Amino acid sequence: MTDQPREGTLQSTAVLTEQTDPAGIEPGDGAAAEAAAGPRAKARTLRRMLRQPVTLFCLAMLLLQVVLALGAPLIAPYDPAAPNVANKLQGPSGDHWLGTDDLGRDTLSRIIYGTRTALLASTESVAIGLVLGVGLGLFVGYRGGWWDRIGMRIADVMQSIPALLLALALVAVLGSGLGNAMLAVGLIFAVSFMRITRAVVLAEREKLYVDAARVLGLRSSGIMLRQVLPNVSPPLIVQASIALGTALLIEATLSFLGVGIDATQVSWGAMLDASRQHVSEHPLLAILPGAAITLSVLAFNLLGDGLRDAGSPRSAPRAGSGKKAKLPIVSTPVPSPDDALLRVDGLTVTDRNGAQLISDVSFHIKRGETFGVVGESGCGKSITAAAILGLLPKGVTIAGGSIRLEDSELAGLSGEALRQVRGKRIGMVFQDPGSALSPVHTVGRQLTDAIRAHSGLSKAEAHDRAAELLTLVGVPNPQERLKDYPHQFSGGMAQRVVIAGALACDPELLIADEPTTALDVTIQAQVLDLLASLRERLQMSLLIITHDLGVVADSCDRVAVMYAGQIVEQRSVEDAFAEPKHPYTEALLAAVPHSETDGEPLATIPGRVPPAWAWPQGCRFNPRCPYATDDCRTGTVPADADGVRCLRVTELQLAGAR
Ligand SMILES: Nc1ncnc2c1ncn2[C@@H]1O[C@H](COP(=O)(O)OP(=O)(O)OP(=O)(O)O)[C@@H](O)[C@H]1O
Repeated sequence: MTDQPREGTLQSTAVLTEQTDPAGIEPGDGAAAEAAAGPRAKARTLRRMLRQPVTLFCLAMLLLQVVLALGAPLIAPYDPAAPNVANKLQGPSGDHWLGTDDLGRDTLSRIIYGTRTALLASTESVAIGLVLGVGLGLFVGYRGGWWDRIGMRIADVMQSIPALLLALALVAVLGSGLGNAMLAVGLIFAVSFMRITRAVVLAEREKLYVDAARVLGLRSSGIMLRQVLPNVSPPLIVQASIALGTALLIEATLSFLGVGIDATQVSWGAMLDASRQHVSEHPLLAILPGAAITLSVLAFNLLGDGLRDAGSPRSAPRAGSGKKAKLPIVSTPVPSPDDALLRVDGLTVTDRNGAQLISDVSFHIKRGETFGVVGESGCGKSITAAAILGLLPKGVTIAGGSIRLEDSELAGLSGEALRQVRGKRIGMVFQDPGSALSPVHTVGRQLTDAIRAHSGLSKAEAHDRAAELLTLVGVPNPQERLKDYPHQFSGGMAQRVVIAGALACDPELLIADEPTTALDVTIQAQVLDLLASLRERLQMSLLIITHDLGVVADSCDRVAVMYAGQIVEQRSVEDAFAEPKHPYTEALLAAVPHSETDGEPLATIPGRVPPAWAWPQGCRFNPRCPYATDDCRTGTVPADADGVRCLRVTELQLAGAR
């Protein structure tokens, strides 16, 4: 494979034309209405903030402090450290608006310079906390496993130490000075930033757009920094604001105790300390720095609260499942022609308890062929696709069999070798376009990232290619739409963008897992037509995973029917649908609604697919099969030449599609 498109690949204009409004929203498609992420969410947060007078007031106060801190030498009327004993302990006057202290220094100037120390110290510690905490949180959250467990135990220990105590200890060891003290505070902050980052990463890494980025061949570090990190910023901004207030208070406390600043610096805490002896005659000396500290801490905290209220919560992680019980693998030689692009042989995948999620799965896909895998939920379709892509969930592993893409063995491939296959030779289209695209980046950025991950194209070239891809998948105004965020696309248009992303590096095989399930019925047909048209133009092979026999009938050449982790029938769509050989295929066909069945109750298959740890003995379909005999309940059922796993295959006359 080369990095360049195959000849004749991308010269097309729109493959399909749809009636769209200027925003690309198809009639009847409600998906665009939601997806409140990206700039729309930011705008909403901003609007809510503008409606919170307290938050705005705090923001204004903090901005004023920043101006005072930065402009202190220009704004302060006197040198804050220059003593003038002749003027000591004076009340407010025209010369000294807020009076002078016991050494005759101007109180106003000292308050202004104190702002500088306070902001500098708190920014330093929060910056240390953010850099360390976010880095560690991203790492342990994304890597998980032992890294996560060890990281969290250390975090527990660190969090049990009060920040002030650690600061005092560090000052005792490293010597006094605000830098050392704030380093200690930064270390404690790092723990809470790490926890927040980790929690968001744990939720985000389960999302489809992260899988999609991996399928597109992006490196883990790139995925963490570009895809996951932006999702962490909203809670971090809130936490950082509150931490700034805490740090300011700690700086003031340390300076009050005399272990923070040195003699040349001015701090509100030190001003408070110095005022103690004169507080009864000159209360202003204590009130002014005290008020500055109180108001600043309050402003930071209330700003944090306001930001939290204005922002919206993000989604929760997906739950996992699965338990034990080992079943025997029945190895079946599967005839696969030499021209097969993909050959899966005897593939068995187990979970961490040894339960077989799929057993002895064998099939092949020829070049230019569309192959369907169909079955109810929980039959193992997605695990099969994930095994091919090297994207099995944590704890789930390939226990046997092989997956060959032409001459390359994919089973057991990892790291760079796997990255070279994913997104380069195999593309993936996920079920829900809304979650397969990162909400925080424009479509153009996501497509160019995918293109550049495998090609030596420059940014500008990748941008042009992204526009070509959008044209190819029938997205109108591609140059304009590249600037849009995913939520600005309707469901159908977003799925076209996902397909464009999957085509970014001109794959030989495109895997589409329930590509139309999340879409309106009218849009479903358009997306299927698009896939068929792309297959022909780009001479790709297509693997379509679906629970919908209609999708198989419309788009596939051959089909594998999966039940309880096994393929139970594997034939041309025409044959399998006209004369099914496995009772499960017959039952699935009977459950498809038809015009002739209008008014009749819809046929259903009694019972449900058992969980992987409880696949039945014998034929796995036997508890739900109307034709099952005692023989079907024991032993193992091998697959015949048509891949049919039924002991009664020769005697049964099953009904085909109506
Ligand atoms: N992460 C996991 N850990 C353990 N078991 C899992 C995991 N994911 C899926 N399984 C189990 O593997 C079996 C096959 O699931 P799979 O998701 O492949 O089915 P499916 O046919 O694709 O269903 P759906 O259409 O709902 O996605 C099921 O028993 C399921 O519970």
